[in-house]
Amino acid sequence: MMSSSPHRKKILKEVNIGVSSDDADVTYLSWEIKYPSALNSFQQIMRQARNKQIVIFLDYDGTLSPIVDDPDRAFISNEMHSAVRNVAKYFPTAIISGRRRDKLTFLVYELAGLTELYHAGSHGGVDQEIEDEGNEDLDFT
Ligand SMILES: O=P(O)(O)OC[C@H]1O[C@H](O[C@H]2O[C@H](CO)[C@@H](O)[C@H](O)[C@H]2O)[C@H](O)[C@@H](O)[C@@H]1O
Repeated sequence: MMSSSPHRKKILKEVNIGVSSDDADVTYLSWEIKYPSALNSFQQIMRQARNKQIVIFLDYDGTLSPIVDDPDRAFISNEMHSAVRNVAKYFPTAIISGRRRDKLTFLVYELAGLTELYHAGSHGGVDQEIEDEGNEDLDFT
């Protein structure tokens, strides 16, 4: 996603090859200004949401699960599981992912048992796992 935050680790790696930590901080701060945290504007969001239906859209990798080496082992922690289940009690909640939908179905529905969530996957373009299934780019469940 274009709005993914610059990873601090990646920035710190760059520091070792000649980019100063000041530059890394500037990069991160610039990103934060462009994509401010919703948590810092919570009251404002609540005011604007009054009398409106709130729907929650969440990313999977790096959001609901940590980034790990093996994509098949990117699991939702118990703590995150409870948090998402709690959110889904109050708001329609969907996971929108770059993964293949069947993999997302397995991780979210079968493994985590979060059957109350909607989920959509765009076939895992990042992994080059796109298969010619004759489907549209985005499937919704
Ligand atoms: O839109 P997302 O739900 O964030 O999915 C984007 C891609 O995520 C997965 O790859 C990323 O996470 C892996 C597991 O932590 C990691 O090994 C990989 O380096 C990351 O790029 C997933 O495998 C892809 O299919 C998704 O497109």
